[in-house]
This record gives sequence, C-alpha cells and structure tokens, in this order.
Amino acid sequence: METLTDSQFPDLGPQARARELWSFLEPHRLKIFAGVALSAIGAGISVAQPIAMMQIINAALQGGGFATPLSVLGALLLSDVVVSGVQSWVLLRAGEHVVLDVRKRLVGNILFWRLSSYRRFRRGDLIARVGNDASNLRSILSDGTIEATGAVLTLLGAIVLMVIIDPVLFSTSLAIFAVAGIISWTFLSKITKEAEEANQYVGALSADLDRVLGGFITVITSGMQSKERDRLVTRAEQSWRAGLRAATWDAMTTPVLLFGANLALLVVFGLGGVRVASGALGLPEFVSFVLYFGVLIPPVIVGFQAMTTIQRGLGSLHRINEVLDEPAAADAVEDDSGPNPAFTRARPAKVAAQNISFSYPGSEHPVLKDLSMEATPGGITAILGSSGSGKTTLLHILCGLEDPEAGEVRIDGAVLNPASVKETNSFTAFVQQEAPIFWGTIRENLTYGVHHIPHEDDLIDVVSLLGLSETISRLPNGLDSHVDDHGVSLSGGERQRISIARALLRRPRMLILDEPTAQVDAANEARLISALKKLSSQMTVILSTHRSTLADAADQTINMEGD
Ligand SMILES: Nc1ncnc2c1ncn2[C@@H]1O[C@H](COP(=O)(O)OP(=O)(O)OP(=O)(O)O)[C@@H](O)[C@H]1O
Repeated sequence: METLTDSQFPDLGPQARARELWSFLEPHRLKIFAGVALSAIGAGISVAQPIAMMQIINAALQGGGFATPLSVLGALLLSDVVVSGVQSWVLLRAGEHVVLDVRKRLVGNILFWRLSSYRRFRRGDLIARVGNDASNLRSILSDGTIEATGAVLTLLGAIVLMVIIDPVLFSTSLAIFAVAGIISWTFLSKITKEAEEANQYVGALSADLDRVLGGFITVITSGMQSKERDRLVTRAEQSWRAGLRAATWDAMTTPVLLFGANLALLVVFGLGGVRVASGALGLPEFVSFVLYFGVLIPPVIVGFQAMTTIQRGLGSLHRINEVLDEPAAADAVEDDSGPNPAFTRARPAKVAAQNISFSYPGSEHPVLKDLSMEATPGGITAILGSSGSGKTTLLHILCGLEDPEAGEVRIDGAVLNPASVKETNSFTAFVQQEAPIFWGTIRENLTYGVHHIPHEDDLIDVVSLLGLSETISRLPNGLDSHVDDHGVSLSGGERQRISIARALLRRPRMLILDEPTAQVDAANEARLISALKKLSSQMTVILSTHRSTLADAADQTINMEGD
C-alpha cells in the first residue's frame, strides 16, 4: 500500500494560502464585507455593554436614576441578537455561493481538459475534490469568518477600552495572555497540514472505491473482496490518523489559551485589588476592567477556534487549485453537442497524418514513429496491427484527443491543433473500444451528442441497421427503458452496437471506430459491415480491428507493423 508523502503537502505559507483563498472569496466580496461590517457593529454592541454596566454601577454609587442606563443595556442586548443573526445569514449564504462557484469552476475545467490532464488524476480522487474538498471551503466562511471577524473586532474594542482604563494592569495581564497565544498560533499551521493529508487520503479512498466498483465482478470472482475491503479500510484509517493528529493540535489550542487566560485573570484580580486599595484605580473602573477582561477571553478562544476551522478549510484549497491549474480548452464555455448542422450529409472529411511520432509521458519507447497515412475519403480505412502496436493511439491523434510530438494531422487540408479540435469534434463521431453506456434511457444514449432530436423513423432505422430491434423490443419500455450506470443490463455486444448507432445518428463526416466488432457476433458483424459499406460514401470511416472480415471489407488497410 503506497502512502502519501510529505512532498505531496507543500507548505505554501500563510500569504500564498491567503492569496489563493481570496481568489475564491473575491467574487462575493460584497456579501463578505457586509458580513464583516455587521460583525463590526456586533462587536461595537458587545463592547458597549460593559460601559452601560459601568453607568448602572455609577448610578448606584451616586444615587442617580437607573432607568436610562438600564434601557440602554436592554436595547444593546436586543440589537446584539438581531445583528448577529443577520450577520450569520449573510456569511452563511456567501459560504454556499463560494462552494457553488468552486464546484462550477472545477467541473467547468475538468470537462474541457486534454486527455493528458485526465491521466494525472485518479477518477475517484477527482470526485472527492468536487464533493468533499469543495464543501470544506464552506466552513471557512460559515464558521471561520463569522466567528473570527466578530472575535477580532470585539477583542480590539475591549483592548482599547482596557488600555484607557488602566494601561499598567492591561500590559501586565496581556504579557501573560500573549505567551499562551503565541504557543497556540504555532499549532495552526500543523492543523492545515494534517487536514490536507486527511483530505488526500479521502481522495485516495474514493479513487480505490471507484476502482473496485469499476471491476466489481472481477473482484468477486477473484475472491478479492476481503483484500479490497482491507485496502479501503487502510485508506480510511490513514485519513482517520491524519484527522486525529489534526484533532490533537486542535484540542491543545484551547487549553493552552485558557491556561494563559486564567493566569492573566489572577493577575488582574491581584494587581487590580492592590491598585484599587492604593487609590491608583477607581472601583467602577476596576469592575469594568474585569468585565472587559471577561469580554476579551471568549473572543480570543472563539477566534482561535475559528482559525482552526479556517486552517482545516485551507487544507482543501491546494487540492482544488491542483485541478483548476490543469489547462482547459480556451473556449471551454459553449458546448454545442453534435455535428454542425451545416455538415450534415455533407462531403466526407479528408484525413491525413504526416510523419507523426508519439510517446506517452514517462515512456522511453515511442508508440508511433514517423507514421504517415491518408484515409480514403468516402470509404473505409482499416488500421491493423497486433495488440499494443498503437492503433488506439493513432485514432486518438487523428481526432485531436492527443497531440503528436512531431508531424501533423491535416483535416480537409488544415492542420489539426488544440485550437481547431472543437471544430473537428463537431463533425466527428468516435466509438471507444469500451463502448460506454451512460446512466439513462436507451433513447438518451442513442441521442447523446446528437445535434437535432432525430425523427423516430431515423432512430428505428439505425436501431434495425445494427440489429438492435429485437433487443429493444424485449425491454419493458422499449427505447425509453433505463440502463444503469455501467450499462450492465446490456450485453457487451449490445453496448457496442448502441455506441455505433449513437455515432451514426450524429451523421458525422468522419467516423472513427476503435475495434467496433470486438464484442459482436458474426451475424451482427456482417450487418455492421453492410451498414458501413452503405453509409461510407457519405463519410470517412477509419477503424481499428483484429477481425479479418472487417479488414477485408475495407477500401484500404494500414498495418501498424509496417508490413
Ligand atoms: N495512457 C498511457 N500511458 C502510457 N502508455 C500507454 C497509454 N495508453 C497506451 N499505452 C501504451 O501504448 C502502446 C499502444 O497502445 P494502444 O492502445 O494504442 O495499442 P492498440 O494497438 O490499440 O492495442 P489493442 O489492440 O490491444 O487495443 C501500448 O504499449 C500501451 O501499453
């Protein structure tokens, strides 16, 4: 079991983290400033309460009227409740907005990545970043900022008034409190590091779970359930251990502060008593100083607790930014699925590759070396070669999913590059070897990525062309029957034929099929061949295959081994 090392948890430093955090908060600055302003008002109200109390004591000592100071105190208490309620509402809403924004940015980026970016992440880990890590940012605003801003402002107000009342008493008690504060502060960065590590392990747990679910039947039939369970439990324990370490630092923060506060309070009472006795400090001032000290302790504790919440949230920030830093297509905004209607039933694409070479990152052996080919426009070009000879890689390069290291692909004479790939995608249909079926109905799967809702007759034609009519008529709701996430209620051959039907419904100018008959029986293969023969005059078909029948039906064959 691999572990995640320290190098995966770079210590960015508080400034870098604050900058990163601000990039997410900035769009909601008005709500946040409103929340902070309300915090300031709330802090002012809290700080004013001991002053009102001092007025009441003065009135008692001097025999004055209580009515005014009492009603002022009542009004302050009431407004405190209202202001803190509104402030929480504003910041909680801002927190929800931030999470939504982060999720929008994450999915908006991920969906427009190049293939090379997908390979850098595990699928389950990406899901955890969009789910778990994005949610963690909410706590920065909902718990952290609400409490931290109120706490800091109350603290500042209390400090100013305490300095005015008795600077000597204040500086002595502050010195003791400050030592405890400095010690607690050092714990905060440790909390971020441990929280980030815990999140990394949650990501690894999700990725491992995704891996098991993806091959569930293999797991069961290989008798690997216990081993896989242990692996998942180990991931959960790794996250738990990091969480425990964060909790330990978190738990130590408050007691250290409380110890300092209690020590300082003893000094306030001792030294304050001496100063009242010597006449250096009046009794009402001493009482309000003690009250201010009481006002000061909770914000410090709450402020530090809020900082620990923020530190935990920051533990997710780096993981979110890793995803956002991956380059996405520049025009990652509009997604017009399906071929451009202008190309519908238009001429077949001209597809040529000139001297292309390609290696996968980290591999010393090139998969493709100086390869040139030209597909037959309006015909079938079959790519042949042994397993691992690079057929799929070539198909990916021909439709712009991968960029060759050397050489170029030309579509209709124009060089295919990341800028033109969207245009190419608009008239291309690609059928993967794995023939993925999406959660939804058969109809939704057939029309996925099809620009126009096809006429029912067209659907029925394509379904019958691929020999799917009987399969679909057996399903409870025909075309509107539901298939599950992995299409497991369909056979491999049925999945493959539905994927091909989907591609044909796009009416592409360039149809790319990766081993389209790998899971199809002889009768259905013959059916597919005659369909392709019929349709290929309208499109350029490029397919990879190991099957001789399919190769024999092609207008041209290209052997990857060069024979
Ligand atoms: N993402 C990847 N990273 C590194 N190497 C890869 C990657 N994908 C494929 N390869 C390697 O590149 C080579 C060509 O793979 P490719 O899938 O193109 O072969 P293929 O001819 O389509 O094989 P098959 O007939 O088995 O489908 C193989 O050696 C494979 O191991």
